[in-house]
Amino acid sequence: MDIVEYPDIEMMMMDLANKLAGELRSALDHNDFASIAVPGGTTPGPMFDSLCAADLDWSRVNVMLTDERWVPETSERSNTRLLRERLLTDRASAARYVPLYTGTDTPEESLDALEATLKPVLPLTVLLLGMGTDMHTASIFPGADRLDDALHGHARVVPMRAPGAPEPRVTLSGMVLRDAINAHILITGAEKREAIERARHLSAEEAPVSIMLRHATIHWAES
Ligand SMILES: O=C(O)[C@H](O)[C@@H](O)[C@H](O)[C@H](O)COP(=O)(O)O
Repeated sequence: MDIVEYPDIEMMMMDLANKLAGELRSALDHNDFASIAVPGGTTPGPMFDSLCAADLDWSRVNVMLTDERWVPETSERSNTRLLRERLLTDRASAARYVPLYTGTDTPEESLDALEATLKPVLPLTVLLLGMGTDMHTASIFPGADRLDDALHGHARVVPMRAPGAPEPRVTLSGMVLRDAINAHILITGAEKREAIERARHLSAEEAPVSIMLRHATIHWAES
């Protein structure tokens, strides 16, 4: 496992933002467009605060979430809302946002449209993942109804209902996550560090994050 340990969370967020910006910049040197997917949740906000100011040609960057809760942007639970407030601002307001929530009653009704939207913006140039203490990543949860499809199927996007998730979700699939050119996992605190170490010895069904442990650099600070 490739783990980078930082002296504190603040330093980690700034260093990581520089690293991701550098990966986007080098991709834009050789390609017309680059794509970045980032998690929602409570951890990445401070990293977004730095990344949004990065000096790069954001007008050629597609920004998306690794997973979204099936709620409108007016909800406090909306990851899109977090992105608009913390990432799609400053220089990054020039980026093209690729939403995973479409407003239909259920995610199932939007799957064909989402597959079509995602196809041209993949593979991801940069993937940043979060992780829960139950070892879920994106919205690929242990015990989820479509866990097998998300881990082993060929869809780019999978709807997901899980005991650990209060609302229906939609998530990028394991196939899309594994195909990312640069992959990172951002975690904080002793509990998540212990969980990610444990994930190495568990199956993908028990610890979905384990599918990324060979591909991703893990960034960790205790506090
Ligand atoms: O929408 C979400 O909840 C996420 O994208 C999810 O995968 C998140 O990264 C983890 O649950 C960690 O969440 P915290 O950062 O809040 O611990």
